[in-house]
Amino acid sequence: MTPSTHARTLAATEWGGEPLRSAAVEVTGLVKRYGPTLAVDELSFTVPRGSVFAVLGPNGAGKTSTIETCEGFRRADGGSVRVLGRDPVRDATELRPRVGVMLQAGGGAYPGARVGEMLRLTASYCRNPIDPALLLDLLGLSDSARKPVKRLSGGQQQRLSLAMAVVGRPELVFLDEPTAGLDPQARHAVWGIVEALRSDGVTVVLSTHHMDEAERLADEVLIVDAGKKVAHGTPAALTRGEQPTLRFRADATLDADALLALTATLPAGCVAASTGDGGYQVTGPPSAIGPHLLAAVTAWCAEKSVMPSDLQVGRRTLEDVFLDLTGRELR
Ligand SMILES: Nc1ncnc2c1ncn2[C@@H]1O[C@H](COP(=O)(O)OP(=O)(O)OP(=O)(O)O)[C@@H](O)[C@H]1O
Repeated sequence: MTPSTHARTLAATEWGGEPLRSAAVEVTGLVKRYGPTLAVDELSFTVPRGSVFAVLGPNGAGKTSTIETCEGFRRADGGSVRVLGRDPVRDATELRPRVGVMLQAGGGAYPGARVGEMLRLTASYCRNPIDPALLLDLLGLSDSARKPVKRLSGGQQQRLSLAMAVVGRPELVFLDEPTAGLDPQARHAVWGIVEALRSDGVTVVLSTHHMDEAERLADEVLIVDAGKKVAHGTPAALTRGEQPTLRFRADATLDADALLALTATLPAGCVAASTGDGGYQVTGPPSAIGPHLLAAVTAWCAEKSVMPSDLQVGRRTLEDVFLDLTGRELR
């Protein structure tokens, strides 16, 4: 099934929800500590209702701590969190049927239960659940419906966990790395579910390490690093960049001298540099990034017997923005 078919199929199930009022999630000056570790450092953001909101950040940036505080599983050490206008810890009972939670690496299902039973059981606690058989079908789990949960692969358990998070038609869903470790087919199925949720007015807060996923799904992206906000905006605004760029890869390493020599052949104001990941980029005034620049780069490569590949002119990707803001070194 394609994502748009997912959207139509789930929308046809009349997800519903009460009239939209306050933001879905309001986090103000959130602080979360574990002993001496400051995991979240005065983080503030607002998630509009009906939007898909992606939280990005390097390992240990504080994404899970933030999301689990919003889910009511952890208490804030400072600041405030409001979820659907309520306190996620104090008002947990009221929020439970309104908020779906998919934990990191799946989880939440009884290992001995069968897949279909588990989802039907979860659905039985909900007032107006989605048909469990439909969800199993959308997530490619129909053939595993009679299998015990513990016999599922990691990716299948994750998909079951997503099904359990959404079966009750929540108004808001938290998905912590929903596609980590999934194969491409399963990733697309999950994206289809997220798109279906959005088209039905459900708010989705997800964390991910896949920049393409955030760029494709999210209405807004929050980038955190060391517990602090480093960027927030729509993917389009974050990637707009002030300077257009020409990027390419090469079948030979271009050292500093080679890049200087290349720069000398380029239109005025253009500079060639390494991007640090085996690729190269040429930046310059917008008027210079055009056919003459492309011709100059390929002519220089031809003269030096260097084969350029992946040559593209355009805006930065979300991955470029992420690496620029959070650094390229491993932590
Ligand atoms: N239960 C805990 N006890 C002690 N320290 C913790 C605990 N949970 C998280 N931390 C620490 O808090 C910081 C933030 O962790 P968190 O799991 O929120 O980051 P994350 O952005 O979700 O990381 P990842 O992308 O690796 O999942 C890290 O330094 C981590 O080691």
